[in-house]
Amino acid sequence: MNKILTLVLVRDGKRILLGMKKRGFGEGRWNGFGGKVEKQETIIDGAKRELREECGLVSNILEKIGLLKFEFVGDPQLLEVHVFTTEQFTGAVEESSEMRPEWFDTTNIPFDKMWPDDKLWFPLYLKGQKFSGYFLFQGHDNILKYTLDEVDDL
Ligand SMILES: Nc1nc(NC2CC2)cc(N2CCN(C3COC3)CC2)n1
Repeated sequence: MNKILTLVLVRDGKRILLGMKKRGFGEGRWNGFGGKVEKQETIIDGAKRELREECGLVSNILEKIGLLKFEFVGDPQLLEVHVFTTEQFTGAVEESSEMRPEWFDTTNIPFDKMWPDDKLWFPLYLKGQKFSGYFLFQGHDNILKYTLDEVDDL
């Protein structure tokens, strides 16, 4: 069974809010906000919870924009990341134990300090295109192969 994870990208016009992961999976990389989905919650509620826990922002309007599946050589556990975006949120951005948030201009996204798949699907996200992808990783830095498609619905 795939491990279900969430990823929320917060936009404010030309800016995007990313967080520097301070520990755990993805430590040392900028990313959107997200985590595991608990048994008793829906995927979208899990995404909203992680957003609030990780950066203090509250959003009731998350738009599903992508589905990313990840396999790692030698690891039977597949990751299934449900990607959301929001431009409507309240609250003040605050650092958490997990994430140090920072606003970036969408023309200056720090791909060299993000997961290697991001540079492949972010351009689709930035042009408002929904996407579905599969990536085979060797370790955490090397994509052996991938498929990435623009989709009309998720
Ligand atoms: N942008 C991006 N790329 C990924 N690539 C795969 C790793 C190769 C995974 C990923 N997420 C998986 C981890 N998840 C939370 C669980 O702790 C943080 C955030 C989203 N986010």
